Amino acid sequence: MTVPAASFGRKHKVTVIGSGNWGTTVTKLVAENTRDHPDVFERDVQMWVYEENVTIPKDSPHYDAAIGDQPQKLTSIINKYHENVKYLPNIALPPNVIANPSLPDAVKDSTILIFNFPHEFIGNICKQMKGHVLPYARGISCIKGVTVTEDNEIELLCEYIGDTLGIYCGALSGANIAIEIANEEWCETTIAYNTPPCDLRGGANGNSAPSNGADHDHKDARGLVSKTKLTPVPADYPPLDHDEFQKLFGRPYFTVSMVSDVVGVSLGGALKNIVAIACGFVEGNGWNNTAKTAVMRRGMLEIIAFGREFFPETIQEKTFWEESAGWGDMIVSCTSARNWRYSKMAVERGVTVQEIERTELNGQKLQGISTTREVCGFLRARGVESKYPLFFAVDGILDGKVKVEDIPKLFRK
Ligand SMILES: NC(=O)c1ccc[n+]([C@@H]2O[C@H](COP(=O)([O-])OP(=O)(O)OC[C@H]3O[C@@H](n4cnc5c(N)ncnc54)[C@H](O)[C@@H]3O)[C@@H](O)[C@H]2O)c1
Ligand SMILES: O=P(O)(O)OC[C@H](O)CO
Repeated sequence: MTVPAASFGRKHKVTVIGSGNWGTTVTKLVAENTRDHPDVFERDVQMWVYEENVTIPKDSPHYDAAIGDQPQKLTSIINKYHENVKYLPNIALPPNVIANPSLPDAVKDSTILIFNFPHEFIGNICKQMKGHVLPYARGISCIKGVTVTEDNEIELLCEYIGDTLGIYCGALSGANIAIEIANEEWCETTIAYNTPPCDLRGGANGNSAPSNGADHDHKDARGLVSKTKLTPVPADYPPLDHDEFQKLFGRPYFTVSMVSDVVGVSLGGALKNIVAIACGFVEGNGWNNTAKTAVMRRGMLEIIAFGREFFPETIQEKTFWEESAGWGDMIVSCTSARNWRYSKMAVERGVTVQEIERTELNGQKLQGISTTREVCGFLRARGVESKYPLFFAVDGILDGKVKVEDIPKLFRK
């Protein structure tokens, strides 16, 4: 029998780590849900902000003539005006979003950690969090990217987070353009979460008490017993399973599909950014939708090949066809997202994408650049370049060693 959430002594406290364009958008929707589900979640949502000084522009309703152009702390601006004027301007945030510049303080006592920042910062951020998170905290990574370890192994970001912090972490990814969701236009997403066996209370959705004590085994993304032992979520909290993540992320304008394929969801989100850059290059070169479609199709084949080659035990290929985290994300990323838009601009202006990232994005990041570098470095070390011609074309163009016009040659039989 399912025990009503209200009968548990404690509630889940939620922290979002990251406050960029998507980080702030996800904080907004999660805070709407903690407000609407007071039986399960504490109302306030902590949002860790990488602190910076920001000048409020004159045309902003929050411009204060007495302060003028004097820079102010971004956290103070968010907490005073309930708006992230730098990374998500003109979107009202619920007042229960609390911006916090201290990472240890923001994650203190939180049972749910939502990771949402550009992937290149993951090492430093996890290092700062280590020793400050609850042993029974659970994570969801909304970050699109992968890491390559020092011994040149590929690691999913949710695996990296889980191993570094000693917790279980799932992944959220989909065809999601932050500003559209912040404006509450409808879209879908996919969350992959394999509820650890120690958190299952008397079966998949029953709420009887979990087994106590630490050192519980669970399987990693490769289907192997993880080297991280888990502490179960204590019995005086509501259980943390698919239903609770639906409550935390689902909104009338944000449809959530819960799945178990962390590999497919993570790789789809990370690798499509390489393909989006390729599409931007092709379109910037003056070619049209037929060329772009060829790039998208070949890109998806390389993503699937990558999954088959490096995660053969656990990949569920239907994710790429059926989920928002698969073809859905590929289509939106290659037609309207930042990696596509700004790589197209780079070719049109005859400058590098890195230059465009510096001059046009006001601090936002193009994840496709670093993902291409990491993935191609990893593949090169294994001598399998010929299996991934599109990924390497993007790598070569980023280096200035390949021309966009050369892409078709790479596929000639
Ligand atoms: N923006 C979108 O539409 C969107 C949608 C879905 C997924 N994503 C993914 O979500 C993740 C986060 O993207 P975003 O759009 O929130 O970020 P963003 O592109 O807006 O990046 C800016 C963020 O990086 C932070 N930052 C800068 N320097 C830093 C440092 N040294 N250490 C830590 N943080 C630093 C800034 O404070 C800011 O919060 C990415 O992996 C992205 O691919 C983005
Ligand atoms: O704007 P991008 O290129 O970072 O992509 C945003 C999302 O990943 C699209 O689903």
